[in-house]
Amino acid sequence: MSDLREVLREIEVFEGELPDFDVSELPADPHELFTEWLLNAIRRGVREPHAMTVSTTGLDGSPSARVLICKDITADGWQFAADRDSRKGRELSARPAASLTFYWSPLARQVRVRGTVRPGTPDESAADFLARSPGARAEALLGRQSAPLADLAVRDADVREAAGRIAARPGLVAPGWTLYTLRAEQVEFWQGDKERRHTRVEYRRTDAGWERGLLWP
Ligand SMILES: Cc1cc2nc3c(=O)[nH]c(=O)nc-3n(C[C@H](O)[C@H](O)[C@H](O)COP(=O)(O)O)c2cc1C
Repeated sequence: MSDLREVLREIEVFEGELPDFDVSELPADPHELFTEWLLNAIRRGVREPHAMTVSTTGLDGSPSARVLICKDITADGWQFAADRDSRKGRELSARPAASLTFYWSPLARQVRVRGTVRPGTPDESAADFLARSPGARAEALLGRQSAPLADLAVRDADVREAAGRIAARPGLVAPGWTLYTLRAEQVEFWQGDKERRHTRVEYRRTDAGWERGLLWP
């Protein structure tokens, strides 16, 4: 155990060239700054830059988190898609609020977003489903996400069967597939610094628009 502690202590954090975070030039709207940071992460070759930890409240009131892909950022908010009968889907039905955490390691950047979540209309969700690859559609068509699975062979057989159904009917949509949109109430941008002069900026939604300010790191 103590060896592991040493190994972890030796790991360098915030290595390499880190971007500037000029707080004198902040846009009024955090969606704009987020999009700029995301595009920057894509340009810098960050793997899965659109992967984010989505934290919900468990049905027992305890935290519940997992990584999902961010589908889009619109003026309405951050979008992700999942099965409404999965654990997160059931949690969001009971309590439609979530927090998103992005971390782009080579840039030492973290973004945290908190807000309320609404499910998309059946048309919006179907459009998202149909834009997925056939393999991803076959997997989602099973609609049993987060249910216990007795054997991996059952998964493979069921995915094959679902792929067959999709090949026969390309317009098939998984009934539980849901495109969710998180409407942000709070967005925090964190820029790490080698000298520990980290910079945090928090945007808060108010009736009059977005307010923002620095936070102590
Ligand atoms: C990089 C990455 C991307 C993922 N993207 C999604 C996604 O977009 N939708 C989804 O339902 N699950 C996605 N998953 C799987 C989830 O992390 C999770 O295991 C699954 O959704 C079940 O979560 P739940 O039991 O809390 O509902 C992804 C996992 C990883 C590691």
